[in-house]
Amino acid sequence: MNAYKRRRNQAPDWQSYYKNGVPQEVIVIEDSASPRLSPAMPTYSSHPIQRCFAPAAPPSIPSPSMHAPFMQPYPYQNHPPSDSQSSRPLSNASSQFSHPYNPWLDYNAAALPHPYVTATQPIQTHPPPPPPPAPSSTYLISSSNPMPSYPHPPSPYVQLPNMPLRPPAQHQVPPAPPSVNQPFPVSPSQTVLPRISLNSSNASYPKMQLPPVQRHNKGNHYDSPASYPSFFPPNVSPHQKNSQILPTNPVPQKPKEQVNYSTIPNSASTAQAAVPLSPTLAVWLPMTQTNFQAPPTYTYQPSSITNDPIVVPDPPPPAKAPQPKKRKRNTNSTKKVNCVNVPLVADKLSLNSSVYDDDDGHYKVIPNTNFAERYTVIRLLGHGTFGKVIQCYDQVQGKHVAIKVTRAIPKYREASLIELRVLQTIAQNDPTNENKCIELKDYFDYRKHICIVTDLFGWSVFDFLKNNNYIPFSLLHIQSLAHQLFKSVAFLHEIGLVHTDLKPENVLLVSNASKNVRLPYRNYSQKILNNTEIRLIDFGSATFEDEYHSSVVSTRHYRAPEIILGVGWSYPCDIWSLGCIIVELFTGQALFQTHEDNEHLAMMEKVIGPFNYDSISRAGRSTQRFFRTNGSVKYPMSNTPKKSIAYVESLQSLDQLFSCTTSSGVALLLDLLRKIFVYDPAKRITAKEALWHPFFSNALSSNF
Ligand SMILES: Nc1ncnc2c1ncn2[C@@H]1O[C@H](COP(=O)(O)OP(=O)(O)OP(=O)(O)O)[C@@H](O)[C@H]1O
Repeated sequence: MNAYKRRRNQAPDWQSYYKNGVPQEVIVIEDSASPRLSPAMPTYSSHPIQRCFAPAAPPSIPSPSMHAPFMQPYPYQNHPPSDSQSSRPLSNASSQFSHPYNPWLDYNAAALPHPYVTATQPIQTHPPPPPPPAPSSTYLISSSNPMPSYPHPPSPYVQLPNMPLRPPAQHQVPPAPPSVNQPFPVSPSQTVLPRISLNSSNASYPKMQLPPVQRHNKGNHYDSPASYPSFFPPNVSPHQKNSQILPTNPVPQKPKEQVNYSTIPNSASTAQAAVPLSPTLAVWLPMTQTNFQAPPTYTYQPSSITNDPIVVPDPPPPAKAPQPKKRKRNTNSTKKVNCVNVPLVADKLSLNSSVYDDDDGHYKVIPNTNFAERYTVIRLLGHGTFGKVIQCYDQVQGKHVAIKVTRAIPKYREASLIELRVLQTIAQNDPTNENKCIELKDYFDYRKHICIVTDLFGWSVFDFLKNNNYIPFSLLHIQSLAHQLFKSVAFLHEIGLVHTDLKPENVLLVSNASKNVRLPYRNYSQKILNNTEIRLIDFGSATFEDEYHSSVVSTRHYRAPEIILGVGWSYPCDIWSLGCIIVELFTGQALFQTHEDNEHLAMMEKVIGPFNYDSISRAGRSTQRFFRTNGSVKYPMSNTPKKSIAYVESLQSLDQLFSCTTSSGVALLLDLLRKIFVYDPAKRITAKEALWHPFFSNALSSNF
């Protein structure tokens, strides 16, 4: 990890650091290192981030309302939108890009592999390994346990000896629908307003049927996914109730058609006829298609996007359509490791700790020294709150590895035991590592440092961005990265784990091999990743849903509103963090660059839309200190620096951020983000649902 603070500067002045000067806030959690400083960047006045890099959408295509969809009750619980509601004509997409330079345009696209193709490049080149000496006799490989066993005195952590690391097991997140190379089906209407799709007969979205919201009776955490902390308690306002009057029975539907987008006119006249298909989807579709007749009783009420009630008379009798699985976690089959037995590796030299530790309890990394009688230190890979990550050469296996060497301080030792427990739980539930979380290879206690050995990977996604002058990833690569992230997180949630510290620094590229592409009209070149395969790391703050929850988690920029408001958090906080990461991949810059609660909430209000104050005020008194009586965030306050006010003012809404291109892929990504950035965690899209979002089944050309 670099030793610099991270540059998170959205202002046009690329030389300046945080808009508020040096951060004053002390982040409470221990596993949330504040963003690192990056070295001064070259002046980059025409950086594409947050600029329009493609012609704006034709003015005749109405832009969906930003705020209304966010504040609409999230309809998935009763009627997931069918995929038919999430389309947009593709026909003119490529012709829109006559702009001289478009960062989404991959000028060397032909040579790029498909993101789902696995690595063909060798994983990172390393310095030549030192000659492997004879394996130490202190390492006895047990036949019953893949881990080496060490002759050592009983560890204080011994509670469950011989915990197998990788028994067979079975939490695999189902893949996204197999329509990656096909346009998703649409069921449009020609002459009538599109109906609200309530069916699920052909939908690729899972239909969510959540049990009633119930709070856990202990602490501030929640005992099931259906009982996430909600800003919308059961006694919702009549207005909200009305807006949820929706039939639960599926509606019979004509078979969907694969629409040939090239035949869909995209003229101003058709665009004017476009209407929103769903108050939450906010994806617009010209109504030119034939062969679809909407049941008259399900006529869409355009007023619904302005929070007016949707009245749906007499639902038809239930059709026997296949129903997607209910949102239910199979916690019974989750193999949860309770205790960890950490073998002790004796220090033969018995040196004083001041020789090998610094004053903070960090291990001093000295290249070419012996480590734990088996490894040779190569170099420092990164360091964080917990300790240092060192690249070492494993003399037994003859390969390079990464070793996380925790600080020799009791609280960090304890924290690393939690991380070990989580890593073992992951290994037990995903023995073949389908879900791309980092794999535990070995662990031991050496010189009072708990050491965690894993495979060696490439840069983090953040490091790649930084080394690429914060040039955003192509949409094709964002699709691949986001899909892998949702898959990993869906798996974690499935086995009852909340990561709580998702950020680009904790997403490692398996290989950061890339090619340099010099862009026309620009005097710089950019790196294009050869392979987008990633691994999720840093489970030091991961929390089992049914265990103790710290009150504050997550690194500030990726922190969900429910954590800031103190109303309790659960799985959905990971989804919020993923949303922030995805926007960062798209723009190259962190979305919420802040270090203060009210400022953070004000930024959310500006970027995402207003909070629903009625609901928030009922969520608890503690939240009211953040809001004025009119429901807006208490910001600015008398002591707010002018720089901060100007910065928040200058922020673009999510719509504006994504309005720079008419690409259908970007429209779908925006739609996904709208479902992620839902303030009410109970109504936020889940990782599993996200995998079914049309953004992931939309075939993207590598040019976008
Ligand atoms: N397996 C690995 N291969 C290559 N680099 C790694 C590996 N594991 C960790 N790193 C590097 O070390 C950095 C720190 O790792 P990690 O996040 O696990 O430590 P941490 O002490 O928990 O950090 P933080 O306090 O920032 O959360 C990573 O951002 C990454 O750059």
